[in-house]
Amino acid sequence: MLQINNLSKAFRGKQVLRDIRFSVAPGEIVGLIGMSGSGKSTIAKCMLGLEKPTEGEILWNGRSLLTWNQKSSWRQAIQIVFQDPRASLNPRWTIQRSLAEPLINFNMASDKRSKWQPKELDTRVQQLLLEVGLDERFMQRYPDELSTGQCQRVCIARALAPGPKLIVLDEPLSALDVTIQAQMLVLLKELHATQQVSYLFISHDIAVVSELCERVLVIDKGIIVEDNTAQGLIYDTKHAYTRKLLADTPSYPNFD
Ligand SMILES: Nc1ncnc2c1ncn2[C@@H]1O[C@H](COP(=O)(O)OP(=O)(O)OP(=O)(O)O)[C@@H](O)[C@H]1O
Repeated sequence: MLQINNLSKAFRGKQVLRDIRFSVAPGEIVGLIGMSGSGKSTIAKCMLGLEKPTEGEILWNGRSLLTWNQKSSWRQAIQIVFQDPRASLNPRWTIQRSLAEPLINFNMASDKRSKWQPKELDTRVQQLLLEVGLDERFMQRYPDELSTGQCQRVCIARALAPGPKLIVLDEPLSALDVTIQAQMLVLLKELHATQQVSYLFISHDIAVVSELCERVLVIDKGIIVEDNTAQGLIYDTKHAYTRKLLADTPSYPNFD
């Protein structure tokens, strides 16, 4: 589904990604882990067309994302959830409007030839809220009336709205306290089971990544140094940098 080949990126001569290669298969949950500044977000930005790679290609079902029209179907197929949910929501928009916008933009109406009927749109927004554990009372609220965890649930609902095949989750739990992180992990697992969506889960937290991901890529200074299963990452560590990440992980909570 997603295939990244030989991806490199330099900012003003400073090389931040070197020869990145990996793929994400349909339904797969792939973790991308590394310390701050290792290049994780730059990979995500290249995938979403927010940064232009210096070299390499990003293929979606065999077609290059770099030459594809911005409005074409990959914009719908790949969605992103950022670290700071409040900064990702328009503070002047109700939650209803934030969730209705992608439904309208990507023309997700059941009858694609006609526009959304207001009632049908509200029903779909309610469904999206329910899918992330919120109810219809949130529709008329503004982001500053919600907790950070609730805002992140709204951001996840917004990412789900266009019916994506892959969601890039860029440090989505970092702004949340540990109890809320555990609830969000449960939600992400449930959504993965019900929505037939793949995740690229970006984090610096090896505990969270190993809890959610089947496969984990470890990135150090712009180079992928390890591609392992979540179990293998902990019990059969292949690279010294991964061992350092593990050593730096404080005794983490058990999310079961
Ligand atoms: N627009 C930019 N211009 C110049 N340098 C940049 C730019 N964006 C990122 N960088 C640099 O690229 C490197 C990788 O940054 P990136 O944000 O991808 O790392 P990261 O692993 O996501 O870090 P974090 O976990 O702190 O978000 C860093 O050294 C950063 O300073």
